[in-house]
Amino acid sequence: MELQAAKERIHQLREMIDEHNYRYHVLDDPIVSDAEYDQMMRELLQLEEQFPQLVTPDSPTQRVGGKPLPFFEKVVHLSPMLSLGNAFDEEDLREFDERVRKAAEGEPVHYVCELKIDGLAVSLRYQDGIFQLGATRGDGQTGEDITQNLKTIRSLPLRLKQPVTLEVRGEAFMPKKEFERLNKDREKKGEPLFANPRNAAAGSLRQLDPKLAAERALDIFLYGIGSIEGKELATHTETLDYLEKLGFKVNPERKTVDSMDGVLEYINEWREKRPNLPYEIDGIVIKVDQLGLREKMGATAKNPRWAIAYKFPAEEAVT
Ligand SMILES: NC(=O)c1cnc(N)c2cc(Br)sc12
Repeated sequence: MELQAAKERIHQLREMIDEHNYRYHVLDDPIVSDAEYDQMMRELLQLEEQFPQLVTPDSPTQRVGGKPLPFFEKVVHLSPMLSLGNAFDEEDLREFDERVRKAAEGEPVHYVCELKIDGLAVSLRYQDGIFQLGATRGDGQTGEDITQNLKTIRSLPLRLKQPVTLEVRGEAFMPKKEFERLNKDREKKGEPLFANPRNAAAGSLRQLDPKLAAERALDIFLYGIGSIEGKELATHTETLDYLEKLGFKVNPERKTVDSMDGVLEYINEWREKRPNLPYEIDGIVIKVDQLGLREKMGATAKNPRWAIAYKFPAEEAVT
C-alpha cells in the first residue's frame, strides 16, 4: 500500500476504533463484537508498523505505550485541587445549607448531588482536544505525572470530540468485579491482597511500568473543570453536560435539587442502592450549582465553601 492510501486507511480506522471504544467503555452500548474491534486494531497496528512516521500520540494503539519510568515527574496543577469538607449527619448538612443561603442573599439556590466515587482524584490536561498529561492530586498544589498509566484507562478519551484546551478533574477507580478478580489472581500467586478497590486503583496507577496498569481494568468518572479556554459556563449542571458532550465519562446518577430536603432524599435513596453499584462510593457530594455563587463563597485553604461531602458510615468489615 502506498503512503497516501495508508494515511487515509489509518485515519478511517482510528475514527472507527475511537467511536467503538467510546460506545463500549463510556456508553456501555457497543454495536460491534470484540472480534470485529480486535480486527480493526490489528489492521491499524500493522499499518503503523509499516508506516511508523504515521503514528500519533492520540492513536488508539498508543494506550499502552511507554516503557517503565525510573520515577514520576512532579506536576504543579494549573489551579489547586481542593478536597471536600465532610458532613456526617443532617445537622451538618443543615448548617452547610444555612451558610449557602446566607451567602446567596435571597438568590435561589440549587444543589447538584453526585455519588462520591471511592478512588483516586486525578487531573487531566487536554491541548486542542488531545490528551497531554494526567496527574495525581498530591498535596493539592503538586501531584505526580501518571500520564502513561492513565492512558491505559479505556474510558479516558485520547482525543475529545471538540478541539478544546482545558484541565478536568475526576476520580480513577477500580470496579468491584475487577477488584475481586485481581485479588483472586494475587491469592493464587501468593501475593499480598489489596484491602479495597481504592487501594487497588491507587496501587495500579502508581506502577512505574504502564504494562502493569494496563492489565488492570481501571475506569474513570470526570466531575469538574479546573480551567478552560474560551468557554463560559454558568452552572455545574451545564459543566457536567458539556464534559459528556466532549466524550468524557460522567457519572449518570447526578441530580440537581433546589432544597436540602431534596439532598436528604437523594442521600437516603443511595444509602439503600449503594451495595448494588458496580463501583464503591464512600458518600455523596453536594455542590452549589450556580458558579457565580461559588465565586462569591470562595474556598478556605483546604476546602471549597460551596461544596460538602456527606460520608456514609464506614461499612462494617466483611468478615
Ligand atoms: N462528583 C464529584 O464531585 C466527586 C465524586 N467523587 C469524588 N471522590 C470526589 C472528590 C471531590 Br474533591 S469531588 C468528587
